[in-house]
Amino acid sequence: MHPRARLHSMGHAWRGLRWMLRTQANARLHLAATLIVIAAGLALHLAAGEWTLLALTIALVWVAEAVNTAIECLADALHPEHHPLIGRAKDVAAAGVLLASIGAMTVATLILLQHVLWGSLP
Ligand SMILES: Nc1ncnc2c1ncn2[C@@H]1O[C@H](COP(=O)(O)OP(=O)(O)OP(=O)(O)O)[C@@H](O)[C@H]1O
Repeated sequence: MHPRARLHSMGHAWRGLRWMLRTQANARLHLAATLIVIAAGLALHLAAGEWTLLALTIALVWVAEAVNTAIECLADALHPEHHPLIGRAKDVAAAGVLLASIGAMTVATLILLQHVLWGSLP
């Protein structure tokens, strides 16, 4: 629980995030989508509740991508050869990212569209 140890472990997480962004095209897509949604949200003056929903759904996508990438790394390290169960594990992990992305896109579209169509609601 020492603060320096906590900082150290945050450094590991930061290294993982940077590696993910460098090597995973999907992570760069998520970053672009995240920045676009944040810019649109700022331009449209979203309410606190709307930011909360967006933050949760965006975080869900990043968590799913991180877990997917970690599973791919582990699978490649433990079993580099072709194996149907490795393939299934990777497919299911990728499905998690897809589902989270569809959910986030739906929430973002609904929130942003209502502002574009009707302006800020009371
Ligand atoms: N060792 C393996 N055995 C069987 N199938 C595999 C194996 N490695 C990869 N696959 C198949 O190829 C797909 C892509 O795997 P890969 O490790 O290349 O991930 P990726 O292209 O980085 O995918 P993502 O876009 O989800 O990050 C997997 O979802 C799986 O169907």
